[in-house]
Amino acid sequence: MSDPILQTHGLCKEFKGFAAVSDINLEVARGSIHALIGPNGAGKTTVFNLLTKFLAPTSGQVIFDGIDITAAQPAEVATKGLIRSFQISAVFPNMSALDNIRVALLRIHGGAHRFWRSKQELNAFTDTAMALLEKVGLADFSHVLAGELAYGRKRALEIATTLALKPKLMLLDEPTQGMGIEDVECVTALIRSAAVGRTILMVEHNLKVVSTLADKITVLARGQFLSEGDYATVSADPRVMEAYLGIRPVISASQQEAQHV
Ligand SMILES: Nc1ncnc2c1ncn2[C@@H]1O[C@H](COP(=O)(O)OP(=O)(O)OP(=O)(O)O)[C@@H](O)[C@H]1O
Repeated sequence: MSDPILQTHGLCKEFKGFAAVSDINLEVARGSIHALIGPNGAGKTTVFNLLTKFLAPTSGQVIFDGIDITAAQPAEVATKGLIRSFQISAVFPNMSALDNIRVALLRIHGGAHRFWRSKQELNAFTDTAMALLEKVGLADFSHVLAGELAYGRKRALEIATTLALKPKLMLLDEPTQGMGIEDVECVTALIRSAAVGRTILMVEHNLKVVSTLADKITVLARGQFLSEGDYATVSADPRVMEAYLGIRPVISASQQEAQHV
């Protein structure tokens, strides 16, 4: 029996009458890695913004962990465990990798407003922070300023900072964007290890990463649901090919006959 951690029912978002997202019924199984893909302008970012409450839906419902969060505030949603990975810019560049994590830990313990006051308060989180850095392969970089880390390592730090917030459902927004092959492989492995004991919903353009990681893929196009299933299923779906390539796949005469039966 499926155990969804996240469901959307008829989710719609209009901008001045333009439907960026229409009637999206998403179901993310607890403990899975679920990918949201689609060509540019498909509505993926809008869906993420609706889930994290940065946008209010025009209509529809969002249920997280059995609770209707449609009208919740962004901070409330994060407290419940639905957390979007920080954008690169949100990692404090002038703080060390270790301090970035310690500040994130302080934040979930309610001390964010006074982190500049007491080094002692931060020191209480050193062991946990080091364990998180270890988990993402950054133990040797703990004292390097975040701004000086190579791009792939910054993304790893971003994931560690998100893990510090103890997400039940972690939203990853194009985690391998702009990376070379080596970094892509590292971050793919990192996402797999971060997924142990939690659920991940990711928007990702790199289909190799999607095929490697995702248990289930939802394909959007022009703001609408297009296809869903595992990678083999969606990659064989002619509607997906058409949406990505802009061409109708050539189908055999026997398939054409079957379609007209
Ligand atoms: N604030 C906004 N005002 C008006 N239109 C918007 C707004 N945000 C998004 N859109 C439109 O909604 C549609 C979906 O955009 P969205 O950014 O969600 O797509 P996407 O799948 O994330 O695209 P990409 O892969 O290029 O990031 C696009 O046509 C976009 O121009």
